[in-house]
Amino acid sequence: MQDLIPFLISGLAIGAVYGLIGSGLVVTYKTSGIFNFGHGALATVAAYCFYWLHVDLGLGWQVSAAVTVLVAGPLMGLLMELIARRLAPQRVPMKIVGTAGLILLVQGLGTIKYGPDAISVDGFLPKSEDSFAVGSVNVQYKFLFTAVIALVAVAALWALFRYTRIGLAMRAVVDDPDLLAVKGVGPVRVRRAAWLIGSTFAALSGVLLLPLVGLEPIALTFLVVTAFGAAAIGAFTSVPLTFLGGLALGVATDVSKNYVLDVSWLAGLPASLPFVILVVALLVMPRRKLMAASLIERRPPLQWHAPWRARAVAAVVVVGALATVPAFAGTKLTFYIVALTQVVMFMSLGLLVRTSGQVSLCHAAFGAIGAVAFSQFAVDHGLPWLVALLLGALVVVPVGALVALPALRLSGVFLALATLGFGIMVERLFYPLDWMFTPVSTGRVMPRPSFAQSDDAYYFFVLAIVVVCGAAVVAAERARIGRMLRGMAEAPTAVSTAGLSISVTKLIVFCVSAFMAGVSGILYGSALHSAGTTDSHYSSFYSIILLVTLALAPFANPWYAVFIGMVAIIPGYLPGEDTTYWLNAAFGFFAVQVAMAGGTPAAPARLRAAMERLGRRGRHAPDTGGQAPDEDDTAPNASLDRSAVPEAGEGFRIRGLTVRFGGVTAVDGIDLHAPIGRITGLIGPNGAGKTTLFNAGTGLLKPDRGDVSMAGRAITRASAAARGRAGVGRTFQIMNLCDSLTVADNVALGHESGLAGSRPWSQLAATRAQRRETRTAADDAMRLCGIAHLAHRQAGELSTGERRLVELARCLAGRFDVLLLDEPSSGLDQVETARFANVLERVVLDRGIGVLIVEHDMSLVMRICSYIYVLDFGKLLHEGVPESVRSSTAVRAAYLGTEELHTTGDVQEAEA
Ligand SMILES: Nc1ncnc2c1ncn2[C@@H]1O[C@H](COP(=O)(O)OP(=O)(O)OP(=O)(O)O)[C@@H](O)[C@H]1O
Repeated sequence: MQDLIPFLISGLAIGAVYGLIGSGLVVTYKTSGIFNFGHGALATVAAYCFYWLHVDLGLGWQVSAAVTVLVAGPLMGLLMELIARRLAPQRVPMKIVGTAGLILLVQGLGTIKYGPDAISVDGFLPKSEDSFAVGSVNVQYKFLFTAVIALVAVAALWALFRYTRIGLAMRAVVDDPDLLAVKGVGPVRVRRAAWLIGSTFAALSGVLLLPLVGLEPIALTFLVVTAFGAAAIGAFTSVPLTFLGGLALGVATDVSKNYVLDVSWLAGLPASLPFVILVVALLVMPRRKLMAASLIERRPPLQWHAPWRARAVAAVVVVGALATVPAFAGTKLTFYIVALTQVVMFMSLGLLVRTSGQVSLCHAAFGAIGAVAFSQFAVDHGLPWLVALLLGALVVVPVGALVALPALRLSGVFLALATLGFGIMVERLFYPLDWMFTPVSTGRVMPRPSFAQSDDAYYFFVLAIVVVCGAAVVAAERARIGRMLRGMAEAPTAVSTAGLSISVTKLIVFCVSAFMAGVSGILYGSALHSAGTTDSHYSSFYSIILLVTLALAPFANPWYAVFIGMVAIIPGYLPGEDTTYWLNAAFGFFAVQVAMAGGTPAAPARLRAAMERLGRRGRHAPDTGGQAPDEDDTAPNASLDRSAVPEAGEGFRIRGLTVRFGGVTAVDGIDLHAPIGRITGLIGPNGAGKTTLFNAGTGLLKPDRGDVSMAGRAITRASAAARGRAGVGRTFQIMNLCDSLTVADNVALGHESGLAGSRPWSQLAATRAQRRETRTAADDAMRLCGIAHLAHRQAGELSTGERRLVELARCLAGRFDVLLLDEPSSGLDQVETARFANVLERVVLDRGIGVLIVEHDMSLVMRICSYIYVLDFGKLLHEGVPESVRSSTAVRAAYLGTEELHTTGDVQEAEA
């Protein structure tokens, strides 16, 4: 025990700094909704600032520290508040890129000014030998000093929270971000105060950590990243728990050093422990803690796709141009080879991030594992080169599957944190081991294939692999898996309620992406003949560079990968030590700009026009798939007698359903039946519990009590996807469409998601019969809804009314027996509403399905529903045929007081 005390003391000191950093992170995250991945960059700026004042200008350390913490820290806070304000409405990946870009910017500029080597800085904190004795234990003053300063800062935060108005407001917002919207709190002031505090704490931590690691931007940044684990222990919410978490991390890290001293294979454990804890905390944390702050996100800019013909021509031109490179590149050819290997890496990451909406900050680790496995197969076991390439990349597949596990329950910021933690953990725990990158000085031998030993031959070989990967990525995009990935990225709830098991889709894309990253890591290593820890392409920092630069790449799949990968040739033409750092700084700067703007600018209009012309040449005008609908089909279905529609089947039923949100009982013991062959209405004032009932019925929410069945089969425990496959389809109050897909593809998703289901092979590709079946179902549904003429338009271009009809068509295209429609007529004009009513009545009769509809348009409900349930405050207020609802005094009282329940206008007025 006596041996442990020095580790305990140093651990408490560094832990207090982690707690300080974590507290700043939590305060800014909860008030602004932005998790600052660049927090370490702020600490690094402070460290540079301190160094400049103290060493370059020769000011005393006290003055330098005071200016850094009290002037530079708050200034950074003001700047961060401005950046955060513009990042706030952007999508989560943009928020991640916007803050991670700061890391590249600071690393680039700092290294240009002070060089890449760590500059050791001591002399301002008490020296190691300055200590005092407590009993038989010597305590170094520098640890005491560090811990006391961090403690004082956090105590000041506590006092601010407790005794000042702004502090009280901030505390309230940290507990519940929605309170920012409450009048009188002053959201801008609260956010600004939070950023001032967070950045000042970051500046203080930069000054305190400087003597520990020296002036080295990457080391400093990653030391600060350690504190992300502290924030995870505090569930990204609690400042006191975060501080305690920081202390625990510091102690665990330092104390574990004592235990692993003699165990060589555990040498990396202390440094990786905080990241193990970060990943584990994210895996075990209750889901509700992982809900992002409720901010409205801007829709991404619509991606333009050049016509296929134009894309094919462009592919031939680009590949042709790349094939001429060995003729002129000379000694620069290695840069081109490296660039091509990175094209594969960007395709791999793009598949995950741009196509599937996932995030990865551990792709460099995939590359490293692939390279090491390949070297072992090719060199240690003497396998043929191509076999070793294949096996090496296959080794990365289970690692990708492992990373997919967090992705099953995490998304956005938390998935980014988990993958970052995973990458750093692998780097620190495994890279130093014997079977990884040894010998450390030279790294692993990475041979080239016997048929491509020369640079020229190897270049062509890598180019061939790029072409194969590009073709595979484009083919995947056109196949079922491509639509499923887009669906998962842009309309995850819709495709999962339509029958797609998203967990399987995530697993597939992580495995494929990991395989490609492994191939890239191998090709890169073989290009340079070795792979080692000294190569930055296998480091966690490179994973950040990859994600940030990917966001900057214009163009669609796979051109963005070619564009951004080829940037690797720049250092070949702009030689000089600093070129890479200038590039990093520029990438970081532009990443922040692009993220604040919400994405890369659209392709120039002239280029688009030229490509469209090229695409059309020699072809007839595209088939629009039909004419705009006739207004005639808006007249009521005269031939239909609603009361005569037979009840043909059990359909959808819920019994005793109860859903609570904390103290609010949103649905209270409801029984409801939506049989086949009937349109059943579910109405009630705002907040009555209708959407909650739908969510619980379709498996998006776990009810506290009650049963759900479909066609007599219990589905209470079934997943949302399984319920979809059991025949329950639904639409959403807040529309859930894939904006980047065409209307036809969106509608086809309703059918295809169920066919894709939960089997990996079914998700990858469709049989010919299934393709035909899907096309017929989608065409029928589009025709029914009067949107066939929109089939080739991108969903993101449509009006709200048209989008509603696409949602309905998607639901109609599915193999569902009962459709749950949540406010389907909102956004439709009168003509569209009339057509919509006819469509519903017709499909119920023709197809023998059932409909359960939530609607606020009472005239529509009264016209098409045969039976109506009325909810109020989660309870069933009334059920019966429309006439009984109309004459019910209880219903009238709930809706309108004593007014009569007749028209839309009345109801909406009453609810306003
Ligand atoms: N995720 C949630 N967390 C906490 N409370 C919730 C949540 N979702 C819904 N509620 C609450 O449950 C109650 C029912 O909400 P719900 O959205 O189901 O009503 P609704 O009848 O669909 O209303 P609307 O017609 O406005 O869509 C409301 O009091 C709402 O505030």
